[in-house]
Amino acid sequence: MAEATEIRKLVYLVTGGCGFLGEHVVRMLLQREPRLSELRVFDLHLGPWLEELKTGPVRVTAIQGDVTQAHEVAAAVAGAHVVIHTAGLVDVFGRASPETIYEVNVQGTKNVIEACVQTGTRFLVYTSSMEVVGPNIKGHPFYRGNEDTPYEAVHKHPYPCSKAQAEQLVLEANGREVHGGLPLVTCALRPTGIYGEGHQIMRDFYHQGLRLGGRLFRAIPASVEHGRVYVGNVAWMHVLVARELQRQTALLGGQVYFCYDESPYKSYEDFNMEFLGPCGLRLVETRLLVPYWLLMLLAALNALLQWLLRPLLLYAPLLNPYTLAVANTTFTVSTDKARRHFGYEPLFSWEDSRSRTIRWVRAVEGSAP
Ligand SMILES: NC(=O)c1ccc[n+]([C@@H]2O[C@H](COP(=O)([O-])OP(=O)(O)OC[C@H]3O[C@@H](n4cnc5c(N)ncnc54)[C@H](O)[C@@H]3O)[C@@H](O)[C@H]2O)c1
Ligand SMILES: CC(C)[C@@H](O)CC[C@@H](C)[C@H]1CC[C@H]2[C@@H]3[C@H](O)C=C4C[C@@H](O)CC[C@]4(C)[C@H]3CC[C@]12C
Repeated sequence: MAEATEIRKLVYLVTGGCGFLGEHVVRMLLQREPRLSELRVFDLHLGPWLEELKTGPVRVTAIQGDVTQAHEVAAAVAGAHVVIHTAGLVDVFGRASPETIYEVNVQGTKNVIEACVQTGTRFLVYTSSMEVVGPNIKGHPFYRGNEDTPYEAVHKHPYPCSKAQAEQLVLEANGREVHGGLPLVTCALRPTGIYGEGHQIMRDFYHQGLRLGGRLFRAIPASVEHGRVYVGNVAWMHVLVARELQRQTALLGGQVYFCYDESPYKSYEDFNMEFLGPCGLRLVETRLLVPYWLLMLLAALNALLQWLLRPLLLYAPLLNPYTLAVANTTFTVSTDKARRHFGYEPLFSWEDSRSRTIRWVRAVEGSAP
């Protein structure tokens, strides 16, 4: 018992801890970080499930707060040894204004960095995104690329722009002196498209398929490959890099790492069907009926409708010019930098990731056969 007490001495803060990824990071920390004495979960919207976590040996502190409010962030960070910053506005559907996306993703990250510097927190892990790299506005494919692959990362959309700016702020902050005189150590993780339990877009596709009589209609050629990564492996990579950042500050400080696992390279739609197929949906081959120019027209009409309806209601369909372009551009990563630098190996196999996700879709949607 004495040994356990000695080990439990670290305070972690997870911003966005009630989000899709954030919840998995919170649960993974409680399962696999033995040195935790307190886990602070900071989010604009706290989940009721947090209450069930308060019965264990680790003190779980739920903090309702806004990363755009510097004083709220500073109060949450004060006394933490490690911050895992996942909070963000993940919006490529036009739900939020560009200003709001910037305010949350960039200014919010600035507030987290400054809070670490002011309060003496030395270790910061930032959840960045593949979109910091691409696909770019020219639709250049990124095929089996890694952290060092040359690629013209040119963006116009508010979301990738905000993620790129935030990541740069985090990496530039590496080495800054924090209160107490020691250096801040930062790194950024770049997940590709995350899937798994709690993935809202997967849920949206499933609902769309149910509305269309159990069918989804192919919009993207099967040849356009997307890298995807299971949420449990992304959470595990966050926990592991947060631990190793404290041990190997020179090697890991200021670095970026793609998040990857054994999930197969497939088109976005074909990959989703790995889970939606066993739940009764089928993908109808309509590529001949719906040529790409017609898809572009439909996407543009959706964007026009969104703009016209905005004063009355929020119209934010999955198909818009940006999502169509991203879906239609190959983006896959092939790297082992995380393994080489901090011994990362996926915790969940593809088979396990797939079965867990299928189970979730069935359970959540009540579609178990
Ligand atoms: N989902 C993906 O495929 C994916 C891929 C790569 C990177 N990411 C990144 O991972 C992170 C988490 O994404 P997610 O998919 O879990 O999204 P999510 O929307 O499920 O979670 C984001 C969380 O941040 C919180 N949040 C938003 N604005 C906030 C604010 N102002 N103050 C405090 N909390 C706030 C939300 O309430 C939510 O709980 C994001 O930074 C995102 O850019 C996601
Ligand atoms: C309607 C069809 C054209 C359909 O195929 C559109 C799919 C589209 C909604 C998704 C295709 C690629 C997705 C993005 C990708 O997985 C990576 C992302 C980075 C991450 O940081 C946030 C989410 C996202 C932008 C993700 C969003 C949905 C897609 C655009």
